[in-house]
Amino acid sequence: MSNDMQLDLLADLSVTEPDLDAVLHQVQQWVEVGWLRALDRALVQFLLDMQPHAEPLVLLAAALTSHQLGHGHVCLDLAETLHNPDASLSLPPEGQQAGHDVRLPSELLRTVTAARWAEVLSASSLVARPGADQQNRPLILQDSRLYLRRYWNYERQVSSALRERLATRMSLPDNLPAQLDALFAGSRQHPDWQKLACALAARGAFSIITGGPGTGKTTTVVRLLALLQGPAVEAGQPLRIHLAAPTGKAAARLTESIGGQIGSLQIDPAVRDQIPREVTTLHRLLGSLPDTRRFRHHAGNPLALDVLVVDEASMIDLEMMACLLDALPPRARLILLGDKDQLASVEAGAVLGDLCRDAEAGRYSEETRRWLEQASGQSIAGSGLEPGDDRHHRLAQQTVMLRHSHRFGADSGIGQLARAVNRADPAAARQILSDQRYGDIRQYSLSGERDPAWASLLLGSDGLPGYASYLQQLQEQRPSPQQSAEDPVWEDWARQVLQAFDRFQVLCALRRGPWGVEGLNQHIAGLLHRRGLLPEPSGWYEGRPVLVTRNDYSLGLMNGDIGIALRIREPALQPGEQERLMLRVAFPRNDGSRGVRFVLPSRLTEVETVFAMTVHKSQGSEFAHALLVLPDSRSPLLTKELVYTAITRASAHFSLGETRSGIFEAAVSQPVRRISGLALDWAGP
Ligand SMILES: Nc1ncnc2c1ncn2[C@@H]1O[C@H](COP(=O)(O)OP(=O)(O)OP(=O)(O)O)[C@@H](O)[C@H]1O
Repeated sequence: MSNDMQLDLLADLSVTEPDLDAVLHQVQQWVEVGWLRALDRALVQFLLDMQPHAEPLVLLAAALTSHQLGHGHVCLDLAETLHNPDASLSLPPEGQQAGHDVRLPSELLRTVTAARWAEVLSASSLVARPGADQQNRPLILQDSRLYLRRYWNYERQVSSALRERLATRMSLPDNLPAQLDALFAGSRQHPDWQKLACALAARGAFSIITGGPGTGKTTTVVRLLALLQGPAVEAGQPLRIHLAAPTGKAAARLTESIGGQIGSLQIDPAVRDQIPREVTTLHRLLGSLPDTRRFRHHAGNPLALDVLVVDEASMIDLEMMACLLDALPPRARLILLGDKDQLASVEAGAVLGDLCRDAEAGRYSEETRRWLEQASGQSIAGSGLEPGDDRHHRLAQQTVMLRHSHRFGADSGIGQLARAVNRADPAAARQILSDQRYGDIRQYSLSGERDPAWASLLLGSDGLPGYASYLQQLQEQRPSPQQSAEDPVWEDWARQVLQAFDRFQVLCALRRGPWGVEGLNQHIAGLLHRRGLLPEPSGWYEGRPVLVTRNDYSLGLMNGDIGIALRIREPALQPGEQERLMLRVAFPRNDGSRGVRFVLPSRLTEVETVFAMTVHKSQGSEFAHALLVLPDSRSPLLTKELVYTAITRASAHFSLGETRSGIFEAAVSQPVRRISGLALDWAGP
């Protein structure tokens, strides 16, 4: 093409909107280069089938709305998208560069204004306006936000269910102040936020208890359950209490911590016996139906319970929240526990973050403040809260943020670092990392994969656990091959190896590139193989740790479960046959029984090696030593929430591995953005 022709074309592009051919071609090309999903293109085709004369800008908006869902955004915000199209749409995607032959969204949208886009969408028969009787239209435009109808419905359902629950007052024990005093006797915090949280959660059908790691969310909820169960047991009608978490791993962790907390509670044993210790996943609780998005429990077949506690609520996505609220009986209490500052779920929506907008400031109305002070016998004046009112801060009246970490005090580097990152203060975070006084945090500058410091960090050094220890455990504790398959030594061995593996985890931000999951997994397996710790560096080999990436109900495995391949003795299938050593993948049962199940590797189709794991996948887990490796280039995925979540996965040691200077600072300065209408529904004036 001559220069003149190119100039003509550019001039043309600057004044005209993309036509149908341009949009369809673009969507097709973006799918081919992996920028959009086939699913996004299928939506365009579906809309074209419904309306063959659909406006190109409507089809483009629909494809981008669907694309945004894949990035956790519930809707497409037209104005925000046009303000900075490539960044808002995260295109080109992670690990890809803009190529000469692939057009960027900013080029395609150059001539489009938000007003014009909204005008075209409003005029389309594919787009409904909220409140209008246009049930058959697949897209909804609310203000500047375009939704697929299903997600708009989820937002409406969540908001209206919460409004109803917030208006419901539950009956309280007669002598609430005395009971709270007894349950929180010996408290040294003033005010004691745990006591206040317990009081608020007792009075309503919905409440949120948020707080960072070790702030006592579990401790508080166990006391709350004792408070609620006491009078019910006395009346001979114990409450049906259920505990749940979004993933199997999170459920297993809560099972463990709640067991200890209940055991140490000084209450009537008859009441203690009626507090459950078992935690289920939300999918199990609601009853997943195979091959559908629906659940066995819904408004027509509600859950049979009086109290539901959901831990790690930051991992609940919008669709799950809508389904959960739908399945709850109206007069059941729902208590969400979680850390609002953590990364949200991978799926669309950042429900806990959206609902906790006022948690930091408090925003209690005069009435709530008086009620809290009277119930708890404590003054909350002077605790730095901002005033609020019931009309504009409805949700805040049932939300408490726990502010004191009992696990990470002033002398804890992990606690200090997490707080500095949360404040988006990179200079303070760097200072803490460099401060030799903190023995629980370290920073490493990694020059490349061949850096000896990198290898010793991965294997374990300076008293910090690495991957060598679980492999040594695997070799040294291996039962004799003569031990019968029925002997519990095989299960004991597998449990020890799994527990040893759990002590260390490499976390990373990205999937692609040498410092993403894929590159790191290959590199670490290669290193362990070269050191004689693994028999093979790829395929199925003994010692391979794997992460389940999709729920598999037939195998009883949940997304996020971690197993390790081990050669164990298998029972003979037929009489007279010899028992043999076979490679099986050992998974913890995650039901509090400390049992192990063994699965044939060939049955595991949705697993990946997990020497390295994305921070997203690590939510709900905790490791004695967590090592966060940052990549050598900036990415929109590197946010302060991601760094905060990684730091708070560490229970004893946190290490930061940097491959280029400045990336950590850039990440800590960048907050996550999730577009949704839920936050606006609950935002103050
Ligand atoms: N009021 C308190 N006084 C003393 N110790 C406390 C108090 N509350 C909690 N703890 C202790 O602090 C630790 C963390 O408490 P808990 O497990 O309840 O926190 P959490 O917020 O649920 O933690 P996470 O979600 O990070 O696991 C526990 O060892 C617990 O016994």
